[in-house]
Amino acid sequence: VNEPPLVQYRFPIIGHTYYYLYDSENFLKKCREKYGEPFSLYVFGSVRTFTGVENSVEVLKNDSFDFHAAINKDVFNQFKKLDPVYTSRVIREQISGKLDVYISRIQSELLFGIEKYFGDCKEPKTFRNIQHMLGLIVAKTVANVIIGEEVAQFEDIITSFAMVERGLTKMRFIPPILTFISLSLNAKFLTLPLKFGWNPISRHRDIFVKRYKPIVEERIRQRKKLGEKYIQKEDLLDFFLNEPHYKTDIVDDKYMDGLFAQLYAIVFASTSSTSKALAFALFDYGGRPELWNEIYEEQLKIYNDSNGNLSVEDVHKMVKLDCFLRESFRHSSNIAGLMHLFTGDSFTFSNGTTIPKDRLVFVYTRDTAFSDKFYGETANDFQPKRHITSRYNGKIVHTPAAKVDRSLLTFGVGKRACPGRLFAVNGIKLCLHKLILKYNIRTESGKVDPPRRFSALTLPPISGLVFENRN
Ligand code: HEM
Repeated sequence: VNEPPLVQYRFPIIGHTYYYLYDSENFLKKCREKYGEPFSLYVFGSVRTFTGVENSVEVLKNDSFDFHAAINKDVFNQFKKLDPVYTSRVIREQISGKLDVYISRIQSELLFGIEKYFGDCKEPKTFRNIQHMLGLIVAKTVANVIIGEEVAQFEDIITSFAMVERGLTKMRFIPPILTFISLSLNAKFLTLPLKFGWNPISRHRDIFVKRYKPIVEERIRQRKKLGEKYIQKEDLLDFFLNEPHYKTDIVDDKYMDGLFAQLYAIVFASTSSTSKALAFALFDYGGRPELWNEIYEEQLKIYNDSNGNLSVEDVHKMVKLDCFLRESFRHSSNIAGLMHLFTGDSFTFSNGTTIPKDRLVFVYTRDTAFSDKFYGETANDFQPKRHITSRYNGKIVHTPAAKVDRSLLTFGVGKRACPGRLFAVNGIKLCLHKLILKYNIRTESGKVDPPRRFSALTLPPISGLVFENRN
């Protein structure tokens, strides 16, 4: 078969793992230059194929590339078999599709979180590891929408929402070291803790059940008592209680486990991705004084025109902030990610190379995010204005931050692209809006701080960000 070229390596067991782990940015760039795309590497004990700017969309749009084949699925499926297509549809219709219902609650939660964690900042205050704090703020907005206002008040639930992804990610990242020895050992290691009953998320399940069971029971009681007169609450819980396979009279452990898996799979997908993007945006802003005035003035105008309580329409008016955010997404792109397992018999890329069943395919995302094909000679520069497509009658037309297309893979592309992206972008813009109105925000270093790298992943800096009240 005409496989994608396997990049040569010198050390049989280690293969490319070392370079991939410690210098993936330069390493993948060199591979791409020398071999074109797609190319394959021998990493962590197996051959992995990497797609670049030309071929990535072929992977992302094809159903035979399974994105759920990762560990997360095993962890949640222990509690209930989840249907990803159903979950996506619920998010698209019930969360992203109902922003107007949720927007004022999201704003209250954001203001509460900003007051609690950032506070007054009359004197300039420096925050380190801001992503953790943002995680708690984001978790509260997500909790409000998903599990309802009553339970979003409990601090232990919010901490659990903010932390659940971390537990699982840690579990995923220890094993690569073991794969130096063998791939099958790695696979065993991943499922071993589950077999022995140690599950990094059972702790979260316990908190969830303790806090949530009484609320679920109460809602079911009210539904029965009031019948037709019951007024549907606006959150995912009440939506699920109406769905045929969640309708119930008995709230036992099994039922709560099912609800836990369904809701926490969404929490897992939403909180840390959103807080990471928010953290990146704050660093991108704080390190670039030349952007401050324009963005601030846009926020001030929208605030003054709306008296502070914004509608979805108002968020759409934040065009400068939106262009800035899209540019921040682009710059914070992972070097490679979006791991997919190819589950078909064989797949032939448009350039004629073919991969077999069970091949792990990674999208070399940076190749798209910084390609001159889409971004020309200025691809490496931070230029929010590049997303403006035209202006007429004083109106700016631009490519929105939540738009998915071949030029930016932050949310994937095609019908499996992130169903929560409108919710995420809306929430991030609202939070930035409120922070920028209230504080002067700058990096402590006075420069653009570089991101942290973990293998091919890109993480926000943990250096200081200084907040100072504008008044
Ligand atoms: C800035 C924040 C976010 C980023 C960068 C992000 C990114 C992504 C990406 C790259 C994918 C995979 C697409 C693929 O492999 O083809 C995805 C899928 C998904 N995202 Fe997001 N996401 C974010 C926020 C959210 C939020 C807020 C929710 C829920 C409210 C959510 C729910 C999901 C779900 C359920 C999937 C799986 C879709 C499927 O199975 O077809 N995401 N997201």
